[in-house]
Amino acid sequence: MSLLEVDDLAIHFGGVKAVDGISFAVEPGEVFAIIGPNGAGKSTIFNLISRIYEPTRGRIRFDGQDITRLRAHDIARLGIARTFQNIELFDHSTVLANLLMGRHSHRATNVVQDILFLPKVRREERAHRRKVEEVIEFLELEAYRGKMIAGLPYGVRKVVEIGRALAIGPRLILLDEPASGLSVEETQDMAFWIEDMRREMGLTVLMVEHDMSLVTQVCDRVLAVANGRPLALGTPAEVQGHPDVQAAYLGTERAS
Ligand SMILES: Nc1ncnc2c1ncn2[C@@H]1O[C@H](COP(=O)(O)OP(=O)(O)OP(=O)(O)O)[C@@H](O)[C@H]1O
Repeated sequence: MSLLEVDDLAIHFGGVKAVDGISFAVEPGEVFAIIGPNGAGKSTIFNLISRIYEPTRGRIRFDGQDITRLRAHDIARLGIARTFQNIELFDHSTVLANLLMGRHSHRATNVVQDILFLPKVRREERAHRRKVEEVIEFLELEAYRGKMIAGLPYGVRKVVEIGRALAIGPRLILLDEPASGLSVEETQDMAFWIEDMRREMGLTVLMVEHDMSLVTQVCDRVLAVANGRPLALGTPAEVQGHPDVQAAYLGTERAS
C-alpha cells in the first residue's frame, strides 16, 4: 500500500486554479520530488497535504487513512512533518529549544500536570530530550546545540529546520526546496542527509525542488507540474526528457 495517496487534488483561489487535478502516490521508503516552474503550484500542494489549505476537491490518504479534513496538528501526530521554503524557526531561541518545540505535537500531559511537574511530565520530558539528542547527533549539530538561530549561517539554519521536522519522529517528511539558497557543497551535504534519512531512519521523503542535480541524485520518481496541472511522472531522467516538461521550462533558467 502507498504511504501517501493524492487523488484529483484541487484548490482554486478566486479565479486562480493554483492546483487543478493533481494525483500521485508515494511508496514507503521512496524519495519523490515535485518539480515545476515558478508559480506552478508546488508549495500549494504541500500546503494542502499539511492541511494549511482546504482543498476545493480531491482526497489525501496517509497510510490508508483519509486525512483530507484533519487538522494540521493531527497530521503531525500521525507522522507527517514538513519544512518551509522560507525557514520558519524561532530566531531568538537556541537550536535545542527549537528542536524541543518540534516535539510539541507529541505532548501527552496537560497544563496542570506540567505546572506540578509530575513524574509523568518528567518522564515525558526525558523522552523528548532523548529524541532531540538523537536528531542532533544524526545531523551533526552538536557544536550548535546552545547557539541562537539568529547567529547561525543560512546553511546551518536549513539543517536545523530539517532537525525540527525530524524531532517529531515522522514517517513522511515534506521538504520544501531543501537546496534553495545553499552553495554547491551545502547542496551535496543536503543530498547525503536525504539519503541517510531514507537509509538510516527508514523515512519516506516528498520534496519540492528546483535544483535538478539534487533531484537526479536522490529521487526515485518525479512529478512535474505547471499551472497547477500534471505534466509528467516518472524517473528524473524520463521527466526531464519529456517534451511537455521541456516546453514548460522554455525561457526559464531553472531545471537545467
Ligand atoms: N493563498 C493564496 N491566495 C491566492 N493565490 C495563491 C495563494 N497561494 C498560492 N497562490 C497562487 O497559486 C499559484 C501557485 O503558487 P505556488 O506558490 O504553489 O507555486 P510554486 O510552484 O510553489 O512556485 P515557486 O517555485 O515560485 O515557489 C500562484 O499563481 C500563486 O500566486
